[in-house]
Amino acid sequence: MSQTPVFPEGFLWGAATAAHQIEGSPLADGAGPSIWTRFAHTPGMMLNGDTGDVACDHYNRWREDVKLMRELGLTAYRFSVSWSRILPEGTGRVNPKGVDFYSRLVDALLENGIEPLLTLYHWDLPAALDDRGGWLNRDIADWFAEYAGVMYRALDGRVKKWVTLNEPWVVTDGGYLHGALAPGHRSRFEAPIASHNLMRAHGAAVKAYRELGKHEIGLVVNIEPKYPASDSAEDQAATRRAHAYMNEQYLHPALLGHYPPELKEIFGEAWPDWPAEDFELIKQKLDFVGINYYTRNVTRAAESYPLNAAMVKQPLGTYTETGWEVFPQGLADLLLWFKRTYGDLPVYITENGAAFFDPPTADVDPRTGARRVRDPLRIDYLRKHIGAVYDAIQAGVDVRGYMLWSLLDNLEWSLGYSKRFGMIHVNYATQERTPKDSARWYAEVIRTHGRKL
Ligand SMILES: N=[N+]=NCCCCNC(=O)[C@@H]1[C@H]2[C@H](O)[C@@H](O)[C@H](O)[C@@H](CO)[C@@H]12
Repeated sequence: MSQTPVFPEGFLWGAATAAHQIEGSPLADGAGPSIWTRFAHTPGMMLNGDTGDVACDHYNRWREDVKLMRELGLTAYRFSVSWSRILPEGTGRVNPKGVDFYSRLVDALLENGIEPLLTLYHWDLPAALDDRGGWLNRDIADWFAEYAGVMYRALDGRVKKWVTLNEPWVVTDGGYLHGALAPGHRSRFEAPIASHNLMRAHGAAVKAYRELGKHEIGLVVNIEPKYPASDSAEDQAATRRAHAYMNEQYLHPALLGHYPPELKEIFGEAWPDWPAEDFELIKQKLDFVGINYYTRNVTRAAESYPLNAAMVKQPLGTYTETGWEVFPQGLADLLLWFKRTYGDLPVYITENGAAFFDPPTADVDPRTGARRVRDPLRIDYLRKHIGAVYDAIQAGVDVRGYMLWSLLDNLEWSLGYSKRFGMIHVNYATQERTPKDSARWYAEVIRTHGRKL
């Protein structure tokens, strides 16, 4: 970044969370179980046996959390809705108390000048639908559109920015190929089917929005630039496969109406011949795309499943607690790639952040009793990545906002509470919230609209 940044007028400064990671009370007020309720209570699936039964108790503490957002000066907040709070069986009967929870949250955000960005699906599929095949059942496109319609009717107008899916790549790579995430399947035959049905469901929900909604809807993907470890043909080919598998697998069908050819090469006999009409459903006009960025990959050819590619650790790189290299230039490179490949569609950075070691309890000043959590590595990470966003905007990419992952320390899926991504520290024993130094820093960035990076 070469000068004091001035971000565009109306640029949104926010933070992001997800229902199952912060809410707790997964079965309260008539909610049905999700695949994560089940997965977390399956022995051996979660580090330390952690579950989302309490999490950050946001289901009860949401007023306090909105107050903290206002104190930090956030102008936007990205959250997700738990499908099985709304439709306990996934389809059919609506649970009014579930709708009320999100309606009250949205009203509180609006009263505090915070724009809601609502994600319809952030991995917590109703268990009842998983029993009917879940993402492997083609009917899920209709089930998802039904659920989306309930939420559009309830909240559209108060919510003006909708997201259909969060990170379909993680849903299938983690949940259907490698099995590390719910529902814990390990099948190279199932993964492409789940992927394709996720995108069909995305298309069906966008189509439903065009009939019911009056504002904006998009898709959120996690993408990361792949750099070849050498200029050997093998490493270049491995990099091309890795790029297609993570970065193009979902954006291509959604925006271009076809898959990248590498997927047939990667999955071979496990890659079906999809019906042409599926792509008419999937490729719906979008108002924006959300990009979740965490790290890059230096990629080499290797014996691996199913990519025959491997990541090369960088000897001089800095790594986060999740083992991801800190590489802010990758965000700028990726945004320029997006613009070159898909054109001038508006983009939001819908997640960016890092887990570094934070203590389980905040420091307390013995004289004043004030609590504090020092997190200089996170401030450095955020400063450099927000700077990369500024550079991409200067280079002509239409980035409209930045959502820091995450508002609160929370349940890092099967890693439990071992990784802290929050700018607000959560003492899980007491549920006490303490804004970390990074939250104070981010508040200044927001107050000065990016000048004080
Ligand atoms: N090598 N490497 N690759 C890094 C791959 C990152 C894939 N994971 C994500 O993007 C998830 C996203 C999720 O929305 C959120 O619910 C998670 O809490 C965060 C943090 O994990 C991120």
